[in-house]
Amino acid sequence: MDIDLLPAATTLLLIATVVSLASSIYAFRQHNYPVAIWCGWLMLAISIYCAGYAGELSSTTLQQADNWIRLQFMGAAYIPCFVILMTLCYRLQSQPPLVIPALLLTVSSLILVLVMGNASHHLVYRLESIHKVHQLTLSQFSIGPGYYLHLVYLNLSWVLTLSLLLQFYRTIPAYRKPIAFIAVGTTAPWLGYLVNIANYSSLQLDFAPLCFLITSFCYWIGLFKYRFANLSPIARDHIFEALNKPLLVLNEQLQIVDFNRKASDYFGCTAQRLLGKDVSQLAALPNGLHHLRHSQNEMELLEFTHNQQAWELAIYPLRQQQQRIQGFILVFQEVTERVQLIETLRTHAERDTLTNLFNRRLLMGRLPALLAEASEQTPLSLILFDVDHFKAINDAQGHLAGDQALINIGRLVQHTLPTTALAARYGGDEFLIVLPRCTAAEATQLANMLNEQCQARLGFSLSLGITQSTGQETTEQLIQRADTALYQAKSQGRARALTCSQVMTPCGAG
Ligand SMILES: Nc1nc2c(ncn2[C@@H]2O[C@H](COP(=O)(O)OP(=O)(O)OP(=O)(O)O)[C@@H](O)[C@H]2O)c(=O)[nH]1
Repeated sequence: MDIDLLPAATTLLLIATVVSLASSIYAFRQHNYPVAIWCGWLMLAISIYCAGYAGELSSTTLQQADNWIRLQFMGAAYIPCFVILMTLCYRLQSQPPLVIPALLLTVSSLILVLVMGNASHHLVYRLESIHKVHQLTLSQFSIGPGYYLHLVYLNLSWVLTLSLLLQFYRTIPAYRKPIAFIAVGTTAPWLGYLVNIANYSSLQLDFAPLCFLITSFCYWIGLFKYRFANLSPIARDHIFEALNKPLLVLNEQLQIVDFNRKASDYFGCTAQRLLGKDVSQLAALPNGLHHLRHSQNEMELLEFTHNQQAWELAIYPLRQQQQRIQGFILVFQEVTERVQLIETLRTHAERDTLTNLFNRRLLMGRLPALLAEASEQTPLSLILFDVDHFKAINDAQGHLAGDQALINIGRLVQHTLPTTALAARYGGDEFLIVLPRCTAAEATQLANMLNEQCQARLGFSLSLGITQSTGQETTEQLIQRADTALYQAKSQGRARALTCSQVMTPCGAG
């Protein structure tokens, strides 16, 4: 009994054609996902191949069958090329170097050219006859070197694709499920092809086109359902735009190749003006950006001011797989508040809040280093002074008036002393002044001037103890000497400056 298999076979092949075509359109629509482009072309090639085979099975003449075979090759010639490119792109997570698609597309196009001119040279196949089996038209042909070239290319592409997938499968466990689907999708038509060449099918049907149904399904799951790679470019685009900081992407020549909305706001430029522009020609950037080209650092931070705001620029070099730098990402962050906060904290840590002179901790921290530089040739002197009868000011005029008196002393000290002097509130109504490159005699002059100004302007006197470093003593010993001189100045009736050498008790004892 002759069973009519034609409707079933053509229906299945047309389903495979439509499914592949739909998958191709779907893939092309995911154009921001590099793999999807190659997947789209592959599905289109499969769709053409399936349509061609459906046509061949329903042909009625030798010429018709030949035409449909040529259509099949229009798809089949490119299937190996697109399979490799899709897998490579999936493996690299970016487009492969241009030379690879160029080479593969050349081989595929060569096969297609051979097929198109086959009628004259028969280098690919020679169609001998057609015969009907269960109403299906099956072609009898002998094959030539062009056909073998296509077979070798096809088999090599499958081997290469599977080895790439296997390597990927081993290295990134998270990708295992999608890779398994892609591997099954790639192997299915190959198995169909093996069935053909082993002649297992009594029907002599080519099962490969039908197996492409499985391929479409598996690729769709592997590439799109798991969303391992196609979601991340979309997410990255969103983050890029949603980032509340200006961001630039530069190529190796430091030209702007991409930027977000915040960046065009920052530079006050339209997209046309920013794209392709050399970043070193832009204002509102820190100096020295042209050095980037030679930068090997992982990440660099630069601080600068723009429009009276403090900015921090983070520069990230872009490398593909640990190779040489191919570009940079520049992320700008406005840090005015942070800089002001740090400034405030530094002031609080270093300054006395009442007088705005340095505090004791700061001066005691700096003194050892200054002392280490002191010698007979580069003298260093110290003035330790105390307000006379300060308690009386507090008691008579109140604590606030006492505070104001301390503030006024602070101002007077700042105006009277040279800029090289370091003045600190030592505690209560006591002040310490360090005078680098200053002898005890010069310090005494300054101390007397300070005392006179204080009496004249503020209406109270000071007692001051002065000492000069020998370059041998410790900080504590030096302060102790100044304190002894101050104590003596108090004892001798206040309102005076005494140097260590003028006091009765030996000063060096401390
Ligand atoms: N208003 C005010 N008073 C302070 C401050 N710190 C310390 N004092 C007061 O300063 C006074 C220091 O007094 P003393 O140094 O003991 O004595 P004096 O009255 O200055 O007398 P002599 O130093 O002996 O001349 C104390 O009454 C403290 O309470 C401050 O920050 N503000």
